[in-house]
Amino acid sequence: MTEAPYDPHTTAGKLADLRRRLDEAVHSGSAKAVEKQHAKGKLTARERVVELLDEDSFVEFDEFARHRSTNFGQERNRPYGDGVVTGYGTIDGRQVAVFAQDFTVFGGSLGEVFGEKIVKVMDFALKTGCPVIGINDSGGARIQEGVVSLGLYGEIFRRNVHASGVIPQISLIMGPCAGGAVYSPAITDFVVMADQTSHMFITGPDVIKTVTGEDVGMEELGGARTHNTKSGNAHYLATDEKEAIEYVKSLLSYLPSNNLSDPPSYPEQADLDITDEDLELDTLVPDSANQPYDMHKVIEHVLDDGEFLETQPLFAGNIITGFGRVEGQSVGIVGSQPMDLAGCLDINASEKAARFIRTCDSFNIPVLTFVDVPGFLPGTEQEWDGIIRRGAKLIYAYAEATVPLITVITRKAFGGAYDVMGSKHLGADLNLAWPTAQIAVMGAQGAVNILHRREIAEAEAAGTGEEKRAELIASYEDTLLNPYLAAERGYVDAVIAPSETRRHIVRGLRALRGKREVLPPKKHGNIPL
Ligand SMILES: CC(=O)SCCNC(=O)CCNC(=O)[C@H](O)C(C)(C)COP(=O)(O)OP(=O)(O)OC[C@H]1O[C@@H](n2cnc3c(N)ncnc32)[C@H](O)[C@@H]1OP(=O)(O)O
Repeated sequence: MTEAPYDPHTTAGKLADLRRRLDEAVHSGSAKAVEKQHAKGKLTARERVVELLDEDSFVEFDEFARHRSTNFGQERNRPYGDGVVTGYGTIDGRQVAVFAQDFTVFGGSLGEVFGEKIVKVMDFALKTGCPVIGINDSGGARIQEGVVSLGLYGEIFRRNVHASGVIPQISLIMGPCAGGAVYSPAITDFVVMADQTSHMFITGPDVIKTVTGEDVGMEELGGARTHNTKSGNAHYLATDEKEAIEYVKSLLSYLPSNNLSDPPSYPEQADLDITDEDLELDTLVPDSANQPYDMHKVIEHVLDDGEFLETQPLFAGNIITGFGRVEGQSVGIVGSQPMDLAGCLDINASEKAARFIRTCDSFNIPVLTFVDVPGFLPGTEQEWDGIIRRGAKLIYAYAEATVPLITVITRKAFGGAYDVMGSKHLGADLNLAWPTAQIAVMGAQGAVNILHRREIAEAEAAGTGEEKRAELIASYEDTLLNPYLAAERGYVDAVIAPSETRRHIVRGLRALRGKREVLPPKKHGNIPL
């Protein structure tokens, strides 16, 4: 509806002029571009902000900001907002800052003013100590503006780094995110992608074809599934944009607004009596050490209402990471998964868990670790890809963490992997073991082959090899494959029935609530990268 002509020299006229400008700002993308966006199954930037924030809570910054570029006749097209919607609002009543790139305006490409708007909202989030959520849907650096765009990317990266560990930063990838543009999300704490409609890559299919001759499509190269399963760049694969937004809201419910505040809590008193559900854990571990079981079951038995928000569920399945609550308070979970690679640690698992632990430690979230680890994954691939330096990250993450750390060894804890997985020696506060725990340098088979090579060879020559091996294995198992040698030395604080796990964790977390630990002062550590 067009408004009646107004006199801009009157107050009523000025108000009408403001309304006209606001309307223009809200409709800065052409109807055709909006239609194209919807046809792809994508929401517009403003629709996404509305979906993300509490109703009517959005307060916008810089609606009237416009680019100043005159290259290639750009001065003739200066839409309000410059292709990005920025501001603050609330999610579940808690303040957050947000920027949403608008693909319907200049393909969401980042020019000087666009970049300045993001910088402003990031500075605002850092000053006020609230999470910042970036919704990415962009053709990357605005080509017409040249190096100025690149400069602003750099300004954003620097702010991402400075805000890291101070306020939660979450990236939603809702369209293209290419070239250097990927590095802002990469630095943020969590990256959530929507299936089929979001893509991230440093160089696109055409450049790859030209340079290496490789034929690869957008989806295979950098789609949501690829980054959730292969590269580990993303933390969640949502079926669509709305589900991606819901995941971000859930994630935020476990995180504090900043590193000086506590995560939201829902005080409730846990029942410390052993329940029928607790008793189910007593039959979880199979008699055969080679038979797997699902560590999710242990995790769910310990968390309030069995509710577990997993992060990176499709990547490095041999380790499980995610959030839950115990007595209404946020906890981070790290668990070996015997059902995947027998729970071995490899490069991907080490990096996934290390990053997760550091995220929890940054944001005052205690870490519960469940261990059933036969060791590091053997092989040239792992060795040559740097398992030594990359596995070391996990040690680093546990040893530098000052949040409460509770570790439960359910079955195997062999070799270096015993040390790595939240051992007492790295600084865990409470270490518990089930009677099924096997804490030793290695499993029986390997140990017997090394210790008794000659004896076995002689027995084999005499035709009694199998019996001899079985006898030696039994002897090794009885002597070393148990939790009691570790308990004798206080490396585990208690050996408990599995059904007592929840009770011990509840009490442990209560006791550790006031934990204070300060590491030696330094500029910063030098984590092996
Ligand atoms: C630091 C860095 O970011 S380096 C990376 C630089 N960016 C790039 O190399 C990507 C360039 N863009 C593209 O390849 C494509 O636009 C894609 C793949 C992102 C999207 O393709 P499509 O969905 O087909 O959209 P399309 O190409 O029509 O783009 C939509 C509009 O945005 C414009 N646009 C897209 N990217 C940019 C850009 N980087 N700079 C300026 N305008 C851009 C397009 O010219 C188009 O404008 P129009 O509607 O006026 O014709």
